Amino acid sequence: MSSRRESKPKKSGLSNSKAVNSPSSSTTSSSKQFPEISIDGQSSPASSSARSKLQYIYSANLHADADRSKENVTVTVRFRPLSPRELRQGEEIAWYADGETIVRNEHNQTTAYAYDRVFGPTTTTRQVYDVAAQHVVSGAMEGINGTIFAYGMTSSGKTHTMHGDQRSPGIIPLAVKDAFSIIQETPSREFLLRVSYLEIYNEVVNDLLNPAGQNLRIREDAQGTFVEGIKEEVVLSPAHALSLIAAGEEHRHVGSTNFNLLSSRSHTIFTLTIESSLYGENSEGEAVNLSQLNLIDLAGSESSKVETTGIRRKEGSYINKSLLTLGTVISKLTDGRATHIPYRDSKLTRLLQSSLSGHGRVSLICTVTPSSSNSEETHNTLKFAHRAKHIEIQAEQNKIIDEKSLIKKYQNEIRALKEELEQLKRGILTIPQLHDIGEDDIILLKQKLEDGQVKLQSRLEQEEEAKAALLSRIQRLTKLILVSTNASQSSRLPQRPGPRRRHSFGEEELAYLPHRRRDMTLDGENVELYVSLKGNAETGCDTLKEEKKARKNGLLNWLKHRKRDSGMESMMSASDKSSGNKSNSTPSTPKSGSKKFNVESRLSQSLFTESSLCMDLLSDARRHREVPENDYLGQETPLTSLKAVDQIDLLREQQKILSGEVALHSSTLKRLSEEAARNPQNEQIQDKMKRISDEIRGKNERIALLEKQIADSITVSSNMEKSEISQSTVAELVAQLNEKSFELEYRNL
Ligand SMILES: Nc1ncnc2c1ncn2[C@@H]1O[C@H](COP(=O)(O)OP(=O)(O)OP(=O)(O)O)[C@@H](O)[C@H]1O
Repeated sequence: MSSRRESKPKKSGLSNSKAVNSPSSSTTSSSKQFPEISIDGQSSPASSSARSKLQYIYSANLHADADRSKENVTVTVRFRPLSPRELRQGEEIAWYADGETIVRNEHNQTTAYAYDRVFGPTTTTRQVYDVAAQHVVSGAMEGINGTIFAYGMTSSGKTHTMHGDQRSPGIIPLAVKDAFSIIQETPSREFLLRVSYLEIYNEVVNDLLNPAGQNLRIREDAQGTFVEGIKEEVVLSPAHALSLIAAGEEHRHVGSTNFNLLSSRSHTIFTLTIESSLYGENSEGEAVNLSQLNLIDLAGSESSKVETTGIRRKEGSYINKSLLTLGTVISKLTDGRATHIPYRDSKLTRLLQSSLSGHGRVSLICTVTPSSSNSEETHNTLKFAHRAKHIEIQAEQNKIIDEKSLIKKYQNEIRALKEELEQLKRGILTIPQLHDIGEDDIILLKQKLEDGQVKLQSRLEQEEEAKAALLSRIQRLTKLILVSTNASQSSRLPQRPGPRRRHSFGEEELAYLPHRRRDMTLDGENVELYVSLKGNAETGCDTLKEEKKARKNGLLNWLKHRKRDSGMESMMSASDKSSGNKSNSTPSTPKSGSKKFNVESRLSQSLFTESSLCMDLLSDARRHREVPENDYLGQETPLTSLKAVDQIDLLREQQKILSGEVALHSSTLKRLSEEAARNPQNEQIQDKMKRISDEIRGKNERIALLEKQIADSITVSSNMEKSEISQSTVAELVAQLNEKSFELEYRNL
């Protein structure tokens, strides 16, 4: 990975590379040996005046210590084979690849041009990609803007090179695949990728991802030129990005010409915007790398000699005009004396201004046909390519130190939402400070208790809905940020080992994959490219619903329901597990992917939490006497309304919970005694039974104590307001006795 991420000085790197098969071996003139004679146009590189016009995109946010290295535009030439039609017409070879870097004219051997690399007609697009595109893509993944474009006359092979087909995927699908592979190979960073796709047709900018986005305006701000209102889509996988391209292609203007059945009638720009930041806890405050990778398939220049009429002629003249402007801009950029660069003369050059003016890496792939009938057009392309070679660029990393980037925005939002969620959870479990209740306040408190209970119920429901909404927002945002599956996944959403949606390359995608990486992606775990948490969201919602239902119906009712539905066996296991799970109270955190388990473990947590809560409330109630009214029905937490509780009700609540626990233990005891009968020698069972019997005894003692306290409280109350309270107390006692008799019945099952 490290070698991939180093910036490559193009000239030396390319000319020394032997990775690509010598294209000359496949040209018709390969047998001829020519001396390395004067190469036309080997003039000095562009002067600095070209660079004085630099307009840096994101300049306002540039980090002072950005990496800088002076480079030239990478210029390569790709020959396509003679087409069946050209062969039928008996066309001859006019230009050929002489070795790896020279294009020579068959009829005039002194006319030759040198480039970074020349590809013969049998070179595959993947080989072209490795030399002409890979360094631009890897640079873009490191924060260096990149632009790759194919230039050439109509039918010379631009679309074949940039898009390709199923058998021979083009630079665009290869670059997309590579970008995701780089994410996979970079566990130390997290990425956010988005794409846009536009065409310039007859000097009108259309959004190919949004059919409604027609005739869009090009605007300019301190950060450079941009298309107003263009749709950007966050992409999560190569398949996702490729499907967007395919959908966009449907809207591209294509038409049949004399030369090409499927001729591109518009220039297209596919832009991949890449943001990345350090992955992990320490990423806060860290600069974000932000870059754009522009992959451009230009429409082909057409010879003025070609007879066209109507719509094709109109298209052709727009295409030629914009390509002419592109040529002029490139000439001026390489001419040290030029003071004005006419970027504004065409939409194409306006949009390419940032790239051409020297910011970021640029690779120009010129496609040519060797045929003699197009010799002049090929010569024009070769001259254009040669001029472009002298444009100087600065490859520098864009670092954003402010919070403007989308990835930072998402990260901050995720962080804030998680904090909010934590507060919410704490709020639900927080025990409000309850002061001891004076006897005078009991009637008032009773009223408030009733109001409070109603409020509490609706607050709980609201809070649970809010929690579910927060969780799903966190999950949605988290899903958009891509991390390598090599990175530790545990910190993304802690304690969420539930089901994950994984992306695997399908056969169709593998067809596009650079074979260099195929082994890696086919191999086991590496097949996954990103992690999604959708499955958890669903599980979380289900369990939240269960929990909500449980709260609504009351724990005891829920116990009854559970007993009917699943028997005591599962309760027992929940009870057993609860002891080790007390601190893990996140309501929608699946522990093992089993919904049953989640509900059960939460039940026992709830029992624990609520039982300790009541104990604390009681002891607090005894410590304090003053109860300010505002404390009872405050708004901060859902349980604030519980402050309006009266002592008798609290004691009863506590009693019910303890009874529920006793019921659970009794059932366990019953099961264990059956087991003990089958295994009389098993001491472990005996120990367990003893421990549970002790617990039941302890709890029964506490229940008896509570009964006494209730009776005492009732006596005190009745002394105070005998006439008013006695009736209701009797009714409550009857209700309490009913509950108790059910619990005893339950316990004895
Ligand atoms: N290197 C190549 N090897 C094999 N076939 C090729 C190659 N390049 C181009 N072709 C074939 O030549 C034909 C024309 O290519 P393509 O459509 O890519 O040209 P183009 O430059 O995009 O044309 P236009 O500007 O009119 O859109 C296609 O049938 C394509 O498959």
